[in-house]
Amino acid sequence: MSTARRPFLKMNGLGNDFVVWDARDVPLTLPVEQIASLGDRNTGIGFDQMITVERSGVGADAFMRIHNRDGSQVDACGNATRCVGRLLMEENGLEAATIETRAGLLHAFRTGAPQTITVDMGKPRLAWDQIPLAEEFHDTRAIELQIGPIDAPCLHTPAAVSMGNPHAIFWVKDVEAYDLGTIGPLLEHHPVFPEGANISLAHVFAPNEIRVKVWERGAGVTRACGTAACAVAVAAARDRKAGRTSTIHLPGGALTIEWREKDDHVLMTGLTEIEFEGEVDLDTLTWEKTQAGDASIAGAAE
Ligand SMILES: N[C@@H](CCC[C@H](N)C(=O)O)C(=O)O
Repeated sequence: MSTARRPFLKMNGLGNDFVVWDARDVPLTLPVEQIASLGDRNTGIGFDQMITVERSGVGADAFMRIHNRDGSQVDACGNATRCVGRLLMEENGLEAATIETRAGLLHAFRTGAPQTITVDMGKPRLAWDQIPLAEEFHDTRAIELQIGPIDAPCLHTPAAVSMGNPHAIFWVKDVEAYDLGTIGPLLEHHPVFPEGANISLAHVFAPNEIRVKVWERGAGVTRACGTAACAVAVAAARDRKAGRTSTIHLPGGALTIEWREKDDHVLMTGLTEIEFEGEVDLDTLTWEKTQAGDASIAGAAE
């Protein structure tokens, strides 16, 4: 086997998918172009985020580094935290794991089925202190002017919630009425978001049941986004559109989000999946599957 060959795991949380590298013993740093190339669904493995599991400097079970598909490094990824939490629990034989991220220390635990993982995402921030133009953010005209005419009702006055990364939430009548592929990039790069933003469209369709579609910063439309689900649930509870616990329905499935009253922490619970194991040749960026994942386990049990 070439020394350039590197094993990886392909995982997802509700279809929000990741390549996960174990870099605890052998470090791994890839240039932005290589990440983007591996992330490309036509020519590479295809993923929304690339996750590098490294040794923690603060005594956590591991440090989790997150890159979006476009190669940008970011601070938080809820679904990947649930996936890495599951891996660490399986490795340690414990029902809990602590994960260091650039957004802080996060605790993952299991309360039920082995593939269902909860992460304590900590406290949300209800305005982004990292956005200097926060006042302007509430100027509805700023958003309308930049996105120009679109074939849908106008979007304005987003809620701003940080879960360690920036989220803008637009409450709409029906999330299906919008073409996120068109308006997502315009909103992600709107001048009021100097660091870019993850863009969610949301509507409450039954008590504590919220439908959400997400355009992720650096990744585009994804089947689910954990931090977006948390941000939407917090915005809904704050504006009395829902209670402190709600179910967020994303194209890839549902997440239960509790914004816990006693400490304001946000708890996110949902499924994880190991899709397959594979190997990449880092010289050529060619790759192959080496082992099946959860689906084969489920199949064997049937
Ligand atoms: N999919 C993630 C969020 C990943 C990072 C995001 N695109 C950003 O740039 O902040 C999740 O599950 O939270």
